[in-house]
Amino acid sequence: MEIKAAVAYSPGKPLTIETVQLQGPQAWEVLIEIKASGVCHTDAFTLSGDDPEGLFPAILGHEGAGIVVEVGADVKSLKPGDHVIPLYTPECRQCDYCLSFKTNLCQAIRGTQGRGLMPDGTSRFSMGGDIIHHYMGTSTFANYTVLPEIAVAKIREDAPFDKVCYIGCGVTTGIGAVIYTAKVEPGANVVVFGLGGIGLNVIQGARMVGANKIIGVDINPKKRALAEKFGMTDFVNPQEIAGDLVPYLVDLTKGGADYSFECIGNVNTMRQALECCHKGWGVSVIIGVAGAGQEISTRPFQLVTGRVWKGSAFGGARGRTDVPKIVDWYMDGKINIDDLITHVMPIEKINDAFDLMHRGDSIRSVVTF
Ligand SMILES: NC(=O)C1=CN([C@@H]2O[C@H](COP(=O)(O)OP(=O)(O)OC[C@H]3O[C@@H](n4cnc5c(N)ncnc54)[C@H](O)[C@@H]3O)[C@@H](O)[C@H]2O)C=CC1
Ligand SMILES: N[C@@H](CCC(=O)N[C@@H](CSC=O)C(=O)NCC(=O)O)C(=O)O
Ligand SMILES: [Zn+2]
Ligand SMILES: [Zn+2]
Repeated sequence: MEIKAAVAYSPGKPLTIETVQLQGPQAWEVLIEIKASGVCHTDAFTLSGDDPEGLFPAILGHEGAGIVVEVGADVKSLKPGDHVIPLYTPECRQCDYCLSFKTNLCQAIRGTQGRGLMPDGTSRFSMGGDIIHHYMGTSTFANYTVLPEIAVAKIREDAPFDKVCYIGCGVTTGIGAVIYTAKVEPGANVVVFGLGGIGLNVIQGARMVGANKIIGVDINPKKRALAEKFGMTDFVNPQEIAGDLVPYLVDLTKGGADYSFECIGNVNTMRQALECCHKGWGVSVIIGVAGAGQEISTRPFQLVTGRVWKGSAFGGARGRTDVPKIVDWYMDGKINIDDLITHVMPIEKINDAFDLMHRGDSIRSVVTF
């Protein structure tokens, strides 16, 4: 079938709206009509050329919501008409990773997904006979896409697509890092580096679990007001304080953060996030994605003296199990998504979403079809 998609032809170039050929779902796959998709910083990261796994041409996008249109042979858990959120972290419930219950990083299809292909090693997208790569297994910047059944979360039908698409990455990543990865306890002091689409969800997760101080760190003062609305108790602009940031944060938390979260993707702030943690027990969670060739460093003494460095992908959430619950939290008014979606635009205007992000003028832009 012919579909409409925003194609990334080469690094650093704007996306182009094209008519693309999409092959129907094979066994264990489903065809989804995408109704809305958020634009995450990771899409911009890959488009920039900094992603070691970045492939071109590709259809980017990994924060979508839509409706199942057709299912391939042997699909058991989904049927046409189901409302769904595509998952860049699948949940097969059979691989060693899924069965360990120690991680959400299902590896059932990770190899082909990282090569921009479906599990059978081919692409469903093409133009003029040339293949277009899938991206993160989801490719939601298209009005139709194909996914493996194990990478699709079924959600309730009354949830609005243009809001819950954000649960496909940003909301789950931020709130999940607090509750699934760090397991922040009531009364904890938390420092959040980067108050964008991820960091604000870390803040709302920290408020949900009853954190004490929730300190936000950002160089963009325009982020302050919304962060306060979501639960930030203290704002720190590193460019406005006298002296170094780490001792400043250690003083503010009276000894160091119980938990810190890096939501920027900068290896220097990753170090600061670790080193502002409390001696003996502070846990720092890296969420931000750093570019090819970047490495983190600290004095090993920081770890010897009890600070812990962790990472979190998709908030540690098991997508098919946890995403429908997070949709329920939104529908029950327990989490706020509406105020974080600052811009909505048709897919034809998708390059505006990247411009707004780079200027620091949006939290989340959502494209609709
Ligand atoms: N681990 C995971 O599963 C996921 C990781 N990510 C990554 O998380 C990071 C954040 O993504 P978004 O929130 O969508 O990005 P964003 O662009 O909305 O927010 C980034 C924020 O960091 C601030 N910032 C930039 N440099 C700074 C500095 N030196 N000091 C303090 N603040 C600074 C910006 O002003 C902005 O408010 C990205 O690296 C993204 O790739 C995103 C989704 C999932
Ligand atoms: N491909 C990159 C790393 C990109 C990355 O870390 N992706 C995150 C999700 S970011 C979402 O917005 C993730 O889930 N990683 C786990 C995984 O298995 O990809 C690189 O090669 O550095
Ligand atoms: Zn994302
Ligand atoms: Zn698995």
